Amino acid sequence: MSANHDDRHDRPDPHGRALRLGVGGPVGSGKTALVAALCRTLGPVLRLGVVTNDIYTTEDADFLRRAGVIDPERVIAVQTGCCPHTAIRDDIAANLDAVETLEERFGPLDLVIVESGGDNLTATFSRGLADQQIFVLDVSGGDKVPRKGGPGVTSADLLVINKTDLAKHVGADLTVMSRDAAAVREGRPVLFTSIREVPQVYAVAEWVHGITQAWAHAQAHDHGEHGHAVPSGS
Ligand SMILES: Nc1nc2c(ncn2[C@@H]2O[C@H](COP(=O)(O)OP(=O)(O)OP(=O)(O)O)[C@@H](O)[C@H]2O)c(=O)[nH]1
Repeated sequence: MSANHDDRHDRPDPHGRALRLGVGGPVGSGKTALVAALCRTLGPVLRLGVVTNDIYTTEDADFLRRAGVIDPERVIAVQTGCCPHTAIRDDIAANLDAVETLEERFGPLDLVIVESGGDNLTATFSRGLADQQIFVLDVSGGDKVPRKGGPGVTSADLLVINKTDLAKHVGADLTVMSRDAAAVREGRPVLFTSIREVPQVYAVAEWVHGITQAWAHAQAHDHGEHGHAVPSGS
């Protein structure tokens, strides 16, 4: 663990803050496209903030701001300057600062999405940074990837397999990917998307909406009061 790591960040405070959702996965699998899609679909019903991670640029944040799917000020770019997994797993202070800045400026928020830089199959978020995690694969990496496993594939709260429109071009068998993912994930959900063809990503948005609602209800219960109710029907 880095010397910069701040112990107060070891555990998420479950009271009075937004759900923090990590989105990780290999380079180019469609993480930014998914975050944009979630902002497009959930923006009307949830109060959102987004943190992006790039090594040296602010490319992903710039894309989201240009896409017009969220108030540009609600997107903060973290420049990691190092392997993306370090910034989301070992030395999470910069990301936590960004999340907390969004909550101070725009809070209360319902959901803060933290998009990792593209990394390998072993990259997962610290539970001190993300309450829930989505891991994004794409079919152009080949249909063998789910059975290779790795913590992202096996233990993410949701596995998204994107770019199904490319399956026929790269000879990927989606049935094989579905079967192999189910075999290593012990019942955790898997959803297939083609963000190019269906930019609203309805099923993923519904899953995200559900966990956000559950988070809000748990906090209201913890406080013994009715917290902010997330509108239903995404
Ligand atoms: N054909 C196809 N292309 C897609 C789909 N989703 C995303 N893309 C394209 O894939 C490329 C990479 O998408 P990004 O969303 O930037 O991927 P990323 O995982 O954020 O990439 P890094 O941040 O560089 O790791 C872009 O050119 C997208 O337009 C899809 O469903 N189908």
